[in-house]
This record gives sequence, structure tokens and C-alpha cells, in this order.
Amino acid sequence: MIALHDVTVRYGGRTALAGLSAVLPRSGVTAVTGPNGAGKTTLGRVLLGLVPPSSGRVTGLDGLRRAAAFQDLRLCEHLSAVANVRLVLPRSVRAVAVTDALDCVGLDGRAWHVPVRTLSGGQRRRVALVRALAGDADLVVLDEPFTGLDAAGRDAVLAWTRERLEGRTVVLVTHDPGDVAFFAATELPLVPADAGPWPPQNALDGGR
Ligand SMILES: Nc1ncnc2c1ncn2[C@@H]1O[C@H](COP(=O)(O)OP(=O)(O)OP(=O)(O)O)[C@@H](O)[C@H]1O
Repeated sequence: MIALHDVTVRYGGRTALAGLSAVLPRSGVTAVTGPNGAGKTTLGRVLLGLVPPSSGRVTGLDGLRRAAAFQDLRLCEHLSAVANVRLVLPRSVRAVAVTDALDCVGLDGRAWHVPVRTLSGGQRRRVALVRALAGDADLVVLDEPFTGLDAAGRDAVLAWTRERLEGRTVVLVTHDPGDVAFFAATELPLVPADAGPWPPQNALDGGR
């Protein structure tokens, strides 16, 4: 299991996370919620090893394969959807597995082989999600992955995501209470650091 022990993150003089302690279940979804600026993305960055805690520590990350769908997507703009996904997969994974996944999240075949910079925001978000989930990462951070998806396509994306998340440690940043219920997630609500220190007791262990 992954555990955060009194983790504080400061960007220069600004405190983004203040003394956060929590345990993430090994298998299952932790939904990180809270207002803008509460530190949700920062928590994801810490778990991915992209931002070191200013103090405190995170245990349980050693040896984990990690993947993410970033809020700002971070796709390789000049590459196609298929190439973006294949970049993170072993060569042995067949192209058809990638196109099947893109199909499952509702990305039209005409969008598979053109540079992703020519795709719409919702199409690009689908590519980022498939890139995060197509491989075998043990820990997956999904930062507002369903933003901007049309209502008709959203259900298919959610269903495919839930299927792909099974057995992994998943951190889902979301503003949508419906997502918490859909993924039967354990909610980890964050409050902006300037609203006071995080309660010292573990927010998630609930006596486990
Ligand atoms: N690179 C950075 N440099 C300086 N301050 C930053 C940086 N990234 C985030 N912050 C600050 O850290 C705090 C937490 O930001 P963060 O993006 O983690 O919040 P969030 O909960 O994900 O917000 P949102 O819901 O708007 O995505 C904010 O006050 C933000 O201004």
C-alpha cells in the first residue's frame, strides 16, 4: 500500500499541500476531491515522482510502474493517437490492441493516424486516457480525465476506464461526485493549505 506521511509541498513561498497523511488502497480508486487550488494535482505529481515533498515522505512507491493522464494532457503533438499510445507500450503489443482501445473510448478511426494536434480537445483527452491505461502500470494517476467529453461518449469512456482500472492503485482527481460513486471510490477530500493544517489523523485508514 502507498502511504503519505505528513507530506507538505511548497512551490517557492506557496504551500500547496500542508501535512497530508493518507493511505491509498492497493487495489481500488481513491478519488481526490476539493476546490480549485486545494493541491489535488500536486498530490498526483508527488505520487508520480515529479515533485518531491518539501517535508514528510511517501512510502510504498518502490518498484511500482506508474502512468498518468495529465490535466494538461502532455501528448506528443506531432505524433498520431496510435503512436502516442505505442510510445509507452512494449513493442510486443500489437497495433490492433491500441486501435481497439481507441475505438472503445469512442475515437473515430479517421482520428487514429493523424497528428494529435489536429484533434479536438475531447478527442485528445481520449488519447491521453488510453495512453495512461493501455499498459500495465500498477499506479495510475488520472487528473480530471473526463473533462470536456460529450455526454453521449462519456458513458463509454467511463465504462472502459472502470474495466481497465481493476486490480490497480488508482488516484482519480475529480470535481464530479458522480465519478466517486461510479468507481466506488474512497474519497480523499483536500482543503486549500491556507484554510488550516490538514487533520493529523489518517484521512483514509478508517480503522483498517
Ligand atoms: N508550478 C507551480 N508553481 C507555483 N505554485 C503552484 C504550482 N503549481 C501549483 N501551484 C499552486 O499550488 C496550489 C495547489 O495547486 P494544484 O494545481 O495542486 O491544485 P488543484 O487542487 O489541482 O487545483 P484545480 O482544481 O484548479 O486543478 C495552488 O495555490 C497553485 O497556485
